[in-house]
Amino acid sequence: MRLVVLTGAGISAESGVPTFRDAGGLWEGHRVEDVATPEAFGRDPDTVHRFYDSRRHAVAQVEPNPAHDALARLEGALGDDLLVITQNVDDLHERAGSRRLLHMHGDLLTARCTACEARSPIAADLIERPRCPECGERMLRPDVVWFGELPYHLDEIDEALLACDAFAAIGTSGAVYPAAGFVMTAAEFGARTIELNLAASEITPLFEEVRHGPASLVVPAWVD
Ligand SMILES: CC(C)NC(=O)[C@H](Cc1c[nH]c2ccccc12)NC(=O)[C@H](CCCC/N=C(/NCCC(=O)O)S[C@H]1O[C@H](COP(=O)(O)OP(=O)(O)OC[C@H]2O[C@@H](n3cnc4c(N)ncnc43)[C@H](O)[C@@H]2O)[C@@H](O)[C@H]1O)NC(=O)OCc1ccccc1
Repeated sequence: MRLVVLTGAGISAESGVPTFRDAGGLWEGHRVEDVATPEAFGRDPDTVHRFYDSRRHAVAQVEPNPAHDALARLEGALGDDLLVITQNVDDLHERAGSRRLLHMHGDLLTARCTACEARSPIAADLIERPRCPECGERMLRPDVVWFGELPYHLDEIDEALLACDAFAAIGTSGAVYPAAGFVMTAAEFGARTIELNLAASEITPLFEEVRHGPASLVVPAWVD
């Protein structure tokens, strides 16, 4: 049984990582869209660097929760028949042991050089303008996908959605595209669909089965 699982901020909420909704989408008087866009970075890179530097420090202080652990266990059972696609930029899936994992919106712990495009692990806060280890320029940005930018791995994702027998969404509001549209693609190609979320989301009506509750309870119950 080939299974695709899409995760969002809700799966990391019980680890202590705030969701976009928890913060009401506001961050220090900024709308998330105002700090997570290339335009915002062009206009005021310091504010954008502080936003991601502080989130990186916060993620380093927390641990994966039973929902992350359950998906890592599921990978043990399904192997290559499981693919986890996460919208999250934290590394909690990896720290729980997931390897069949795609970060479609990038990753908080990696920098991308806007001069030579090289990627490198982040060693110092980007607000300090560390040099790119490849070209030496001080032009690093967080390797995350901002609004208006093309998400990563879309070809691999499309292939998996067309071929899967089941599709599950965990802890996502379905507010951001193209991720919010994946359930429709999977269903169109015959996959069974299930939503595991604390409460109803913008895409709940698109799922055949719905289980509402905290991820740390509903995901292990669904997996085991
Ligand atoms: C606001 C929205 C309307 N805008 C978009 O969708 C835009 C524009 C757009 C494109 N197509 C459209 C079609 C229609 C309308 C708009 C668009 N999309 C883009 O710009 C995308 C790029 C978007 C990516 C932006 N970067 C992020 N993140 C990285 C950075 C960062 O993290 O700072 S998005 C970011 O916000 C989203 C937040 O959503 P969730 O993760 O779901 O979190 P949220 O807080 O909203 O909800 C949490 C849920 O969990 C639940 N929950 C809470 N606690 C728990 C709990 N304990 N247990 C279980 N569940 C829980 C809650 O009930 C809730 O339902 C995630 O995707 C997250 O990654 N790029 C693009 O379209 O490029 C061109 C293109 C064209 C063709 C084909 C491809 C591409």
